[in-house]
Amino acid sequence: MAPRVLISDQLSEAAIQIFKNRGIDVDFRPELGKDKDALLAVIGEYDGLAIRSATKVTEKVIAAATRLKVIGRAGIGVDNVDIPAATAKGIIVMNTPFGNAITTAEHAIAMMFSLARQIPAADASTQAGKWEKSRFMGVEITGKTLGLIGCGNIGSIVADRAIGLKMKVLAFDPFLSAERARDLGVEKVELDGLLARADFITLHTPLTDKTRNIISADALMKTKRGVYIINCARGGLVDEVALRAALDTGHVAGAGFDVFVEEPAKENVLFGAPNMVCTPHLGASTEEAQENVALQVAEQISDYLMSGAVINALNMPSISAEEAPRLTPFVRLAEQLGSFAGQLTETGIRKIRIEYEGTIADMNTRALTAAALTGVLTPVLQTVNMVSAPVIARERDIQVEEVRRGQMGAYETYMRLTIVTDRQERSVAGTVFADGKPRIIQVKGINMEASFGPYMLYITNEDKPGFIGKFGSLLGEAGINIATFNLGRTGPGGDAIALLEVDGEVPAATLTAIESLPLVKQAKALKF
Ligand SMILES: NC(=O)C1=CN([C@@H]2O[C@H](COP(=O)(O)OP(=O)(O)OC[C@H]3O[C@@H](n4cnc5c(N)ncnc54)[C@H](O)[C@@H]3O)[C@@H](O)[C@H]2O)C=CC1
Ligand SMILES: O=C(O)CCC(=O)C(=O)O
Repeated sequence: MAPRVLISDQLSEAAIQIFKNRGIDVDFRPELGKDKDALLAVIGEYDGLAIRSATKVTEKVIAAATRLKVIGRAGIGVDNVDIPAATAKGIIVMNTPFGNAITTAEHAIAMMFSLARQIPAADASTQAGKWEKSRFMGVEITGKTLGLIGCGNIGSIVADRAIGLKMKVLAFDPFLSAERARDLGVEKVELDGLLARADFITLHTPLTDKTRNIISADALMKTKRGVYIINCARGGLVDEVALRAALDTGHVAGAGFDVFVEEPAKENVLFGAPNMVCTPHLGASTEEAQENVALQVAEQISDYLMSGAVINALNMPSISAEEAPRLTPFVRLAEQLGSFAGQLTETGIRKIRIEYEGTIADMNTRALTAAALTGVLTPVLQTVNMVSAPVIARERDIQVEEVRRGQMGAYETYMRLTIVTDRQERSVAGTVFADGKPRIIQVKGINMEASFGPYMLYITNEDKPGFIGKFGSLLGEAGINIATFNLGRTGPGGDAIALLEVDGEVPAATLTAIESLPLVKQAKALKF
């Protein structure tokens, strides 16, 4: 059955064609973004959801989304998606981090000119027939200092344009390296330095606990008299009440806001303030940007649903479309090794060590580790997947260690997974052969070679004569057909392992009977 995708926001229709071309059934129902009950009623029918900012993907929506595998935001901010809830449910959340960045940067620059020359008010006055030439004295931008709060994708484009306009650019961004600041031609400063020196301040950060009200009443007191403030990022970065007061006293000469604490902003304390310019969250609204983000999100969602490629995900390591097919057998190996070890582990896991050797060490080991953790946790938690497994491991205080070694041993690729519990350490290693099928090549340091099958039996015993005959007869009497039989041992008379693929589920009574055989230490039925 073809995967189904719902578009629940006003996305450029170019996206619909992409989904169709990729063999995906798509429903374009932008009205659902504003009707949460209607969305709740249908979300269970879809594998993918494409949104902009109107659709609120709450915990409730996610709980009802029983089939959903991916949420794609045609845009940057994902504050309308409950990412922890999606992650816990194994749903990938993607955005399109670059598609609307230029357009939004241009909106911030447009705001700067609108404020400097009071264009909206001058326009209204002129069209009202007033011709108030002396009322609208402006300021020149050339030579002025622009303070950027946040210098990521959009901030750095604003910096580039502002430098082109002959402005001096300061940037406050704790994550901006000195080298990047130098390359951009901006001066990296602390917040107080920016507040004290900037003629224009523009914000380009996400809204987080650290950035909420970053322009507070206190911060406003530290700014120059006559400063202009622009927010085209997120409502809540500026204390709206404090800004209104500062506009009323004239300390702030003007403010350009595209975003508000409450949206849609039908009323706001800033409305009507002197030299206040407002737009209704139009930062990303150009034909070019909307086409970009719609195409990107449709491609990304389709790639994931059709080939497993993960691009621009916020809660999962990326897997490019090129590497997805190459990675697939190794993802399966990682998951099956994890499942093997997980099914044999009965006590609390303290640590999982995953060693990658040979060519596998150069692959996307973050994705492979996520797959291995999925395998380990699935026997306990059924619904875990590559998205949720790393988070669940962290929540359960399971330490995850990744070791990569480039050199090759006997195998071109070698992956070993070790589970450490309070009682013991158990490891299992595997590889992928040229046929693309994963193989087990070592269990607890004992070499052997076995494929994974849907039903398997794992026996540990003493390596003494008599075990195999009795064991074979017992399975025969129980009507269990052996598909493959693999043996390994530490040495003559030492510890031995038997790993068998059988043609059906092994009943508990048969397992007990196997465990009662002489020389047998442990018998376990495994499922893959
Ligand atoms: N008005 C609109 O329609 C649009 C708004 N946006 C919003 O613009 C904002 C920026 O987007 P991008 O530049 O693409 O994001 P980005 O992630 O590339 O850049 C954000 C920057 O903020 C910095 N930052 C984080 N915490 C900070 C802090 N406490 N103080 C100073 N800097 C901090 C980060 O280091 C990063 O460099 C986002 O909130 C996004 O949602 C994006 C597109 C359209
Ligand atoms: O989709 C939109 O119009 C808003 C874009 C936006 O805010 C974002 O990409 O963060």
